[in-house]
Amino acid sequence: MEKSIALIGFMGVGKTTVGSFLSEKLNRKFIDVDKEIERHHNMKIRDMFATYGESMFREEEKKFITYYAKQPGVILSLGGGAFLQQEIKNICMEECLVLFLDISWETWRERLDELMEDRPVLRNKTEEEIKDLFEERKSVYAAHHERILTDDYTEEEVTETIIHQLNLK
Ligand SMILES: Nc1ncnc2c1ncn2[C@@H]1O[C@H](COP(=O)(O)OP(=O)(O)O)[C@@H](O)[C@H]1O
Ligand SMILES: O=C(O)C1=C[C@@H](OP(=O)(O)O)[C@@H](O)[C@H](O)C1
Ligand SMILES: [Mg+2]
Repeated sequence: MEKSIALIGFMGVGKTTVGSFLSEKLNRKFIDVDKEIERHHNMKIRDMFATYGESMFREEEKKFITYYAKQPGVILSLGGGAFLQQEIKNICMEECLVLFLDISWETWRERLDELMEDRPVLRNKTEEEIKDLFEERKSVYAAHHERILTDDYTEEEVTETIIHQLNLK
């Protein structure tokens, strides 16, 4: 069985959407780690952050990813902050094909308002602070096996590009 594919990249770049499309196209199981955590706790991530704090979410994130990264053949969409934890990064780089979905600030900026509601990390930040976070996170995503710049593509086109670039199917 092939290694699992782990999608990484900044919030809102399209990991969840593209992961789901990829799983359909490749007929592979899809796991969105954030959705699994939400289901397990029967709670939205933003409420988890508000009630228990970010560190509780990060622990859960580590537990879930440690388990799923070792499952073969899965399409795994990670949260944008997962690679902040060295342990997660190491496991994924070892066990999975890590695919970095990249985007320019200019393109990403257009999605900001829509993303705010469900992304506690973006809340209560000025645009300048969010831009700083966007820049800081680049070093976090430097660990990857393949990179796709998504700027000029729809979600479907990103999916097709991945299949083509990685010679999947
Ligand atoms: N290539 C794209 N072009 C335009 N919009 C996109 C693209 N990829 C994702 N989106 C939109 O951005 C939003 C966030 O996508 P999502 O898959 O949840 O990202 P992530 O899981 O990386 O946070 C969704 O509304 C999605 O439809
Ligand atoms: O970048 C982050 O720190 C986070 C990204 C989110 O996932 P998406 O990248 O799918 O939005 C989610 O895991 C949580 O809100 C924290
Ligand atoms: Mg997501």
